[in-house]
Amino acid sequence: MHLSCYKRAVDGSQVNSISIHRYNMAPTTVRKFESEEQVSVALASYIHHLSAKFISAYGTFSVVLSGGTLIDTLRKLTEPPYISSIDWSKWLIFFLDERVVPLDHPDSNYKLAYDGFLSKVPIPASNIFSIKEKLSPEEAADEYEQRLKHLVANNTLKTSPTTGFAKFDLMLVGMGPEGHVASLFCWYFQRFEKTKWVTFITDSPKPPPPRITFTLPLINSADHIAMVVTGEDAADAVKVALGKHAADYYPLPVQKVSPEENLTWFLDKEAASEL
Ligand SMILES: O=C(O)[C@H](O)[C@@H](O)[C@H](O)[C@H](O)COP(=O)(O)O
Repeated sequence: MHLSCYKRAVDGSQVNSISIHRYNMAPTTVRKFESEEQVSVALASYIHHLSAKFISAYGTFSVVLSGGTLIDTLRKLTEPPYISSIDWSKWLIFFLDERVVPLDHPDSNYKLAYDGFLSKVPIPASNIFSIKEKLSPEEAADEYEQRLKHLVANNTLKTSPTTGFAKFDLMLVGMGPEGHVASLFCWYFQRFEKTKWVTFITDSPKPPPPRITFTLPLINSADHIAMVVTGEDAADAVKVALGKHAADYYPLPVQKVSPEENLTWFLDKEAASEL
């Protein structure tokens, strides 16, 4: 399979700059499982542990959801023992990226998350931060960023002392087969954004085209990130991101994911098949 971000380094200077791109602040743990079912089981246990830890330390647990297959992989959380042992009332839910469509539209990540996860757990509706409807992509991104800044100002969300961006407790991040994360794609400028917390795209190569997305500095200010990647379509990009020759290539967006504390990859056998 051809990955659009592939670009062989041709001289020493490119190799140096690529190795800087790949510099990773966070300790990275790679967990491989025999099946997607086992990923789902392990992910539920991991999230349960973090939920208890953050709620005990701070009183809340801020969680950022991706769209895609991740939502189905969260299914074990909606079952015993987790459904009754997690303090759902303390969870705060955010969206890593969102399609700019009505919230009841089949393309909406909110609808996907609501139908597959949020409707099955008792998180208060006021703790679920979906995008505002009827705004342009630019307006929706600005509005979401302002809402996050307000939540930081009133101490609902923490701030990273290193970056000044909001510091979410846990981001659950999926990856596309060509290495995109959130709505940050290989050759699209949004992946290089340094200042904004939330930006927009009107020509996403993955449909639908209009979206808003967290930026890499906001993503990387998170405490914990779980990269949840399953299925054989992802195997080539996983190899580029985690394989021993990763530095030979121009970095995929996923290679720029580096949270402040902890990065854990959850892979099934198919996604890990090229490692
Ligand atoms: O809006 C979206 O489409 C998602 O948020 C996107 O970033 C998704 O997480 C990846 O494309 C992985 O999707 P899959 O898990 O379906 O491969």
